[in-house]
Amino acid sequence: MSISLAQSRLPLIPLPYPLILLPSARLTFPIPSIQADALIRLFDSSVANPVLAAVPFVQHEGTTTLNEWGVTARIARFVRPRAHSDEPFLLTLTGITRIRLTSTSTSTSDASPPLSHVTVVHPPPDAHSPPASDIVQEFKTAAIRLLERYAQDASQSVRKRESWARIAHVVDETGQSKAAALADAIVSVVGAEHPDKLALLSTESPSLRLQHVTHVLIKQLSIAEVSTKIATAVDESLSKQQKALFLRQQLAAINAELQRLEPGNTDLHGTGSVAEDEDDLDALVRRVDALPAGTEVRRVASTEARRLRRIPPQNAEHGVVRNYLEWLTALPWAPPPPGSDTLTRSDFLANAKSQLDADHFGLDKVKRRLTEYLAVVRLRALIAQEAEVEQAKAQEVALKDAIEDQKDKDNDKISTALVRVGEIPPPQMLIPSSTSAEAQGPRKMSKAIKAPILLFVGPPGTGKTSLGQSIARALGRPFQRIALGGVRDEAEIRGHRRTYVASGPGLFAQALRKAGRMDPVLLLDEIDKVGQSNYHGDPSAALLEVLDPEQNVAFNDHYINVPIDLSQVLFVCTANTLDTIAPPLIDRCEVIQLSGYTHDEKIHIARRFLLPKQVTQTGLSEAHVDLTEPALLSVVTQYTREAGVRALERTIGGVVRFKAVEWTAYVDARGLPPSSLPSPVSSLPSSSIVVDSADGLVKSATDGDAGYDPVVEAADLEKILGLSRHDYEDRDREARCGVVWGLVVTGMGEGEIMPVESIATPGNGNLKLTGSLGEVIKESAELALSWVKTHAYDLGITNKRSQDPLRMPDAMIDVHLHLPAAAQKKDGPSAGVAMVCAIVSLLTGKCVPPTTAMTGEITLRGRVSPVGGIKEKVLGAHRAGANRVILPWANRKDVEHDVPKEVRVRTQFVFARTVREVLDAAFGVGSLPWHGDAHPLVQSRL
Ligand SMILES: Nc1ncnc2c1ncn2[C@@H]1O[C@H](COP(=O)(O)OP(=O)(O)OP(=O)(O)O)[C@@H](O)[C@H]1O
Repeated sequence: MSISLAQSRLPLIPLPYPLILLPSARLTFPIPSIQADALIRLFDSSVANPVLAAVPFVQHEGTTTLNEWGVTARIARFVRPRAHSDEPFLLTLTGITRIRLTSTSTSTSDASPPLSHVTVVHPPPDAHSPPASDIVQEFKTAAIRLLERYAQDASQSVRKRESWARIAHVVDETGQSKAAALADAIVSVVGAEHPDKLALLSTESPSLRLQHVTHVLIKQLSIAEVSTKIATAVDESLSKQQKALFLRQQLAAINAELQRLEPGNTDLHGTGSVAEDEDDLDALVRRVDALPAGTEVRRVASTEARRLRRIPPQNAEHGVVRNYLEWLTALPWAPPPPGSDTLTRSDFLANAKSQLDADHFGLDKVKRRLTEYLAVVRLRALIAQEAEVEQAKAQEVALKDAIEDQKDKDNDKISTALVRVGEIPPPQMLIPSSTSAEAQGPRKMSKAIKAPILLFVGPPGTGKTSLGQSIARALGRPFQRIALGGVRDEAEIRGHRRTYVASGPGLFAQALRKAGRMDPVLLLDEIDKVGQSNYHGDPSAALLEVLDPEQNVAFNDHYINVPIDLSQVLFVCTANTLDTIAPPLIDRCEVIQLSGYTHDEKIHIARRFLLPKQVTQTGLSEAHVDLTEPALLSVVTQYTREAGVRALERTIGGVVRFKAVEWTAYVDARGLPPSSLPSPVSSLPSSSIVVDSADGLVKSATDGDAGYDPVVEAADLEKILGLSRHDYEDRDREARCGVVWGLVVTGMGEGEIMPVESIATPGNGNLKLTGSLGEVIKESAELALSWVKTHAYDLGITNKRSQDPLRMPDAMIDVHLHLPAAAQKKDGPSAGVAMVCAIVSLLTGKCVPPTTAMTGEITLRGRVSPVGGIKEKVLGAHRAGANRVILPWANRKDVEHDVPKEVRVRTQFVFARTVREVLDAAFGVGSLPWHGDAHPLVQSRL
């Protein structure tokens, strides 16, 4: 049967490469303006919408030609660009039927605008029989699966999801006869590749077309599934900052997919460092294998190591897991070997005492308490050791019994033979599990000493940290310091969870790693400066957990995520004050107070410890620097006035460096080796070498005759250190009316003298208070004024009992009380007596000597109540040169017990029970008039 093929000549619209229009499909593409003009002319001259021949271009071996097959098409839309814009015309065509270009047309490689015409052949629609139902069904199944997958993947866009679902529904409803036409339309929307579309365009047979489309749909489906896999491999919760991480994860997911397709290709990442990584990984795995067997850390580390092997090195997760494993394997999980510290040695206590003596001068009470503490620690360790021996014995007996039982049950020979061939475990492995668990117990117990936690409280530089170091040395354990000052984030203590970017373990895990042992001495420095509960968590609550012996056996660091046993750690805390430490934290500690040093103690510390230390650090020997006793005293009293010895050490360092400069100039001038000792013969006055104390540089070295004098006299200090810092303060402390010296303890735990200043200003009889005062101290001031007003007549301030001393007929005044160093917050009742004296001094015109300092709370009845911090305050007064101190009567015992004898003998203490006694002591007995007791009407009944 011959088929007559219809031919026609149609205007040609060549489709830019790689566009292809299929029948029943739509395509929008830009066209040049010259072609657009021709189309418009064609449109205008036609009665109906003209039919065009839309033919794609194909590329073959570098040349572009018109394809043999195309479609007839009608214009669906034509969009003109906006005026004066560079945008092109947009043409939308709807494909109708397949056409084939005749041989003469096909040869037309130049299908350039404006509008050429081609002769096309129209294949008849019934040229082929309709497709078989199973082919149609296969097509429909593939199409619906793909469309449903698209609908699923478009979960974020409801509109898209609905349109995919609608198309799937249309496919489902389409009958057998229209399936081939539908296939053309579907292929255009599922994004089939260019060769597939081209092949489809030239396939006339509906069955073949359907089969081809089914194949294309299945291919698209697997691409969609792979894309989804890649997409899900990427953590969707990643933030913007993690862009790099996101891209690496995508890359890794793609690599993983490629690896699956090409299993042999190992260097898909193109890094070339695979071998190196493998080596590191092996080392890490070896460290994992070295972890104590049967422990949780071993189990976790092994799991993570296996996981690490599966994660490609380019994946960010690889680095995270590796870092985690590095930490896990770096922590000292194994219990310290027996005898690794000196605790159980018979000479431990004697050695510890001599260690403390060797490192610190004075601090007798502190050392005594520390020795008691170490004795307790040792005793507990010995008891635990004894228990360990007992348990070991019991274990041995249990083991023997178990072996005997075993022997009774089995034939000895057979059982031994079986053991030899490995068919049954050796007898000791048959011991009931409870016994084997006990076997691990005593070892742990012996180490879990649960010593009390020491808390050293005192001003800076009083030796808190160095006492901690001495304890570690005495115990033969490593020492680590954890600075807690300013820790606001709980995560700094507990670590960050691993999900957190740049996460890491907390301070305790870090310290254990550095210590390299599970039983170090950990010094928790500045525990009083730990932040309280805030939006970063509660660091002090986390500290509580660390320090609680009941909980720290299994301390949970969020990063490590395996319980860490901190029970073997010896904790020593330091603080400047107890005021800011949470009471539960204080409860867990044994508080040891260090109040500061006397002048004598400082001189001894300087001579025995600080000067030798500074001299060695400078590279000189002790023969090169000789600070005389008066010079040291001057440094202690005139250049440093602190409770501790830190500034003293710095100042001595300054003196030693000055001498080092002199010595260098001396040896340079004489060509001597710097290590040579200064000879007394060659010693000449050091003034012959001029050194500028401002910058410490030698301004003019003298000639070779210049000598070097190692002796530093008190008179040399001004040249070396400049003017005394406290000169001005001393001059300022002359007797003035209205000014009295009180005693305070600063926030750093240091005792100081502090002036209470008062002046009278014209006013209305009010009290004005300044100096960052808290509520309690304000009340004290009001109390003081009330007392003075009540006793104004007795003190001769007013002439009548009923008269207000601030509202005299000839002078209405306000009293202004000020406590300098206004930036510092002040509170507490202990300035009561000083305030009374200041007001009395102001109103009577009598002065209190500046060498008298006082502290004490007053009551409305005029009693003086005891206050705290006596030792610190008295030491503060001693440092400031106040040789007379007025204290509450009830504080006598504090002076007796706490104040060093050296200070006691140099200070005159006046213990007062009443305000009147305070006034007598401050102004001198009889210097203030006293007209009898207060008026009965204003006498308090309290
Ligand atoms: N009694 C002492 N004998 C010898 N040296 C001492 C004594 N007290 C303190 N020192 C020395 O003073 C210096 C400062 O001491 P340390 O660092 O222990 O002070 P601290 O109380 O911990 O201060 P902070 O509260 O500022 O941490 C150290 O060099 C220390 O050796």
